[in-house]
Amino acid sequence: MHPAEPAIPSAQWWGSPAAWPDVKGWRVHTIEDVPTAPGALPGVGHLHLLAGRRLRFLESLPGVGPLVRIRLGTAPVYVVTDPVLVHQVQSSKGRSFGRGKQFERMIPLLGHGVITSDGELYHRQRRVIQKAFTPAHIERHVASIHRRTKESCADWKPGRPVDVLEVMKALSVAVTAETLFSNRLPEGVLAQLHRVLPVIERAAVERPMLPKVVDRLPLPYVRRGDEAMARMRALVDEAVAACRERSPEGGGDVVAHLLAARDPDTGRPLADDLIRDEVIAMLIGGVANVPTTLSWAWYHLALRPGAERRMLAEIAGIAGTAEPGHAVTTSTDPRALPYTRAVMYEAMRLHSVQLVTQRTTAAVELGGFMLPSGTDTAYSQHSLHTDPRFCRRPEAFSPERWLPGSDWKPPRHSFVPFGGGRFKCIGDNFAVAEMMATLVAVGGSWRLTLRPDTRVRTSLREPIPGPRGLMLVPEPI
Ligand code: HEM
Repeated sequence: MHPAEPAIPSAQWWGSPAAWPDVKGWRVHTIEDVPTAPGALPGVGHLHLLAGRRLRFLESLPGVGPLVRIRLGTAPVYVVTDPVLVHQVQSSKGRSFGRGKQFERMIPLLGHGVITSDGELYHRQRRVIQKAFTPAHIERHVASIHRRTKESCADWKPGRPVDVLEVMKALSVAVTAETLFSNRLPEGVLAQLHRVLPVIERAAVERPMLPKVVDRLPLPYVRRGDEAMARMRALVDEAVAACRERSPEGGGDVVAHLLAARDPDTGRPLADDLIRDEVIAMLIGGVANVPTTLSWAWYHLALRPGAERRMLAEIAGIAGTAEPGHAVTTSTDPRALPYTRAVMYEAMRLHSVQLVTQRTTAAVELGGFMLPSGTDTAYSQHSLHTDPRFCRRPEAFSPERWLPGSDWKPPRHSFVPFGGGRFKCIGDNFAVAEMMATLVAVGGSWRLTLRPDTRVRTSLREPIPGPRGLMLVPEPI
């Protein structure tokens, strides 16, 4: 599936627990009975596989069992590979799971925003931020995403290659900043955010896999992450102060809601530190996954001219009416542009978040195994979405599988690009509208082709592995 990575043999196929007889009345196995993934080394565990062949390794885990022990150094993590069990973790058994290792390890870096917090604080934060993601708010932003995308492609020169991931990242920073601050951002802040965000994103993906002691080592990699984070805090403080001064009520953006929020017990406004952490959480969440997904979409389209033609023809069908209002209806209406939407879903299926962790907060039975309180668990959207049990030729980019009339439907709970349950991505609907608006805006004027000598590598620095070295050549339509 990832040509650069050699295959990892899987151990054994256990069958889906959904097909097992009811485990009640059976001996429930203890956590010691959970099979360990092959390839662990003493003291290192599976870290060498996670470092070098991460995607292959994650793809091999369903072959070991519905619940698989991996080791990060000596620390065990139990990876849930069956979609029915993943759904139980998120829903019926969700009360017995809290945030896990990954999020806890992000706290020193990102603070206590909605990405890392849990419990009562988390619910309050989520309620406040959710107010900025209503359909009406999303619609308002779509027109501006469409306009911004058109502007950022305006200086493309036919035949001159562009680094698509970089363009998509710059766009996403601008779009996310607008959802947070409307147009109250001080001069220059946007460009600086664009510079520091990739460094922080990389640290947020890689540090949780490494032992805590790494954070205190005098390594250039650690120093760069810490410096970028310090810079980010200063930038966000400056931006929030500017919002307070200019118009605290904003335009119903996230910062306006945070400034207006009151502690239900004390009636006091939120502490400045918490507002800053919240804004950082939203920035990280907002820019992490949209650019990689869109860049992969353009890459696959360039490799499959038939799919590209079909999508561009669909977009051309609405391009005559280029007024912003039209961009809104086509990007937020789930019935509009079915092929373009299928391209987006297929890019999300093939390129998804690598791993999301949880930790049990009480003893809980999962898949016939009893997990004690405090057990670290995880699941991989990437491995669910590319599992050959649920998807024929999972490695193929085939938007057609998402079209009405296709004989394929993802089995229940097996397609969860935004996660699920109480920690589900808060920006899911926004992300879909943003990606649709961007595809429509670029595809209305340009086709992007791949030079034959282009070598694209899958980089693991982003939560959704990104395409490194992807230079595409724009040709006007
Ligand atoms: C392709 C686009 C995106 C994908 C695939 C994606 C995926 C995810 C996933 C898998 C999670 C973790 C869910 C869990 O812990 O179970 C998450 C959380 C989150 N995402 Fe997204 N996301 C996307 C876009 C966005 C956007 C555009 C925003 C903001 C504007 C955003 C903000 C967040 C936040 C704040 C969280 C933490 C939510 C919480 O724990 O309550 N995401 N996202």
